Amino acid sequence: VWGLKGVGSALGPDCMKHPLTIPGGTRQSPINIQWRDSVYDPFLKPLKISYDPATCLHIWNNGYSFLVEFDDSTDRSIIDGGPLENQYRLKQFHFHWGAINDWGSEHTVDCKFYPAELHLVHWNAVVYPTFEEAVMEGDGLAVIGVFLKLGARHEGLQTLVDALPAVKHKDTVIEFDVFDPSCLMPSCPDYWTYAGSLTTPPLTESVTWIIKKQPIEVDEDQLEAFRMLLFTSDGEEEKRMVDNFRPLQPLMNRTVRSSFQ
Ligand SMILES: COc1ccc(/C(C)=C/C(=O)O)cc1
Ligand SMILES: [Zn+2]
Repeated sequence: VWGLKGVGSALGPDCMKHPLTIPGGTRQSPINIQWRDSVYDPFLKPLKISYDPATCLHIWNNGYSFLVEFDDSTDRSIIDGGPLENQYRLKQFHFHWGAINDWGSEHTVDCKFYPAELHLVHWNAVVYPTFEEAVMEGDGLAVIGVFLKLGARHEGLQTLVDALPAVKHKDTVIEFDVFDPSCLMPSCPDYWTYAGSLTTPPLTESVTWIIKKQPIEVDEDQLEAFRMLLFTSDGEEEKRMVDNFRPLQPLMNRTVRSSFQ
């Protein structure tokens, strides 16, 4: 079990709720981002994103979420700048969401949950030979987090939503060979950044998190399309894929920096 099912409630300033922590973990994710405690860092650069839509490969239901995976054999889809010392290659993106709109995100802002959160996972191919090795290193991964809020229909997301019925069950995959994840980025460049971890096994402390301040809007039908996916394989008793977010983890000795004042 990679995390007790989160419960959508904010408890006091750190809205912690019996977090599942790994022994000896000092930089676990997700965390609550207390806006007033984040520290503006004028030396943070703008994040540079350049994705080649043709590197998109397929959508895969892995039994935790659905992953949109990319060809990461070259530097065609990369991010650079921001808090990063190297460029990082896009490997996959996925989402976390709730059974209802009151919760679903992994990170919270001032203890507020969003109904869903997008994670774009990148790895440091400048320093490490493989993704699997980068996963084990403190500067191995960079994950961009984007909050989803209920609002207008997101036209760019719809092409992905339309493909989800084909990956309803765990361990199903569908070819998905042109998609530009840049369409899922909010227009505002502002972000928070902190040193953290993966939020599903192996939970390694290898992630530089870049959390966008501005959410993107999606509509109820699009969130419902996520909720009709299943944790379970075809033929098993159906369990809806919802609440696939890890509980908040202690901040411990970390500072969250902001790229904005
Ligand atoms: C080597 O196996 C891995 C499994 C999962 C992950 C990720 C990217 C987990 C997460 O998104 O929290 C990485 C490697
Ligand atoms: Zn994630």
